Amino acid sequence: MSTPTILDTIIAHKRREVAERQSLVPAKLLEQSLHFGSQPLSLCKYLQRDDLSGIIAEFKRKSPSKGVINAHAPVERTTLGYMQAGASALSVLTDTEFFGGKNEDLTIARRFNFCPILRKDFVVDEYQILEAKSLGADAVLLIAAVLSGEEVLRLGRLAKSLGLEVLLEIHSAQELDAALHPDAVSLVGVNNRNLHDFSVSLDTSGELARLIPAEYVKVTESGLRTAADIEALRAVGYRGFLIGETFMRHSRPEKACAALVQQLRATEAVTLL
Ligand SMILES: O=P(O)(O)OC[C@@H](O)[C@@H](O)c1c[nH]c2ccccc12
Repeated sequence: MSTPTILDTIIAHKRREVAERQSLVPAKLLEQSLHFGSQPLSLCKYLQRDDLSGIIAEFKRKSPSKGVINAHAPVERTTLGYMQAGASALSVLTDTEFFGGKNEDLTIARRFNFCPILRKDFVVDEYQILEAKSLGADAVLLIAAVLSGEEVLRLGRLAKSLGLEVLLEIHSAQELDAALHPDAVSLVGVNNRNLHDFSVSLDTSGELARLIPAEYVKVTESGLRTAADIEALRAVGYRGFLIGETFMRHSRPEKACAALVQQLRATEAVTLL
């Protein structure tokens, strides 16, 4: 048998964690959350607004590839600062074991912000979709590398029935073919990071852009650092730019976000001349 990759380890752990949580807080209880009565915001719509940057700013304390990135930034100040800086939306990692996040980070971000929030986790079970809704998320991530086409359809339909938008994450043309269901998916995210070996290349987004049908909002994820990175990928059709480490590396991540938005505005001003 081949040695398990980090992704295999994360998924095995996630299945155990979900089973445990489910026995502690049954789905019926989640459904009593006030958020079940509220109308989510559309991530697609926010990313298509001309007055916003398209940046989805991520709150991420650590990762298996980078170790601890930022152990101290408070979720309130950081997420509110991201939005004040001109981000279009937020991504909050709720995985604890590998990314140092928690569900409470999302509920706090929800309380402080009036923008779409993506719940970033490794979804393997319907329970996690109900959980995302109960925490106040507007969108969920489904990762093609860990789900069959049939699972994407089933989980995506449930998300849609609750008003949540689905961002389908892919890393190859094969994953796109296997998992893209118009019934279940609204946005396609190309992860520039290979989740098996952690190598990062923005060319992945460059190459896959033309394969994604026009009706899906295109998002590019991971390894984005500069205004030039964003502008190059905007030019080939991307409308969402998911950025974590570039911001979280700073002691004040929201200031790094503001600096990038400034750079983008400056580049735009030059293009408009
Ligand atoms: O920190 P970066 O390189 O800007 O990447 C952000 C985001 O794309 C990354 O955190 C991510 C993309 N897909 C994921 C799936 C699970 C956990 C994390 C991720």
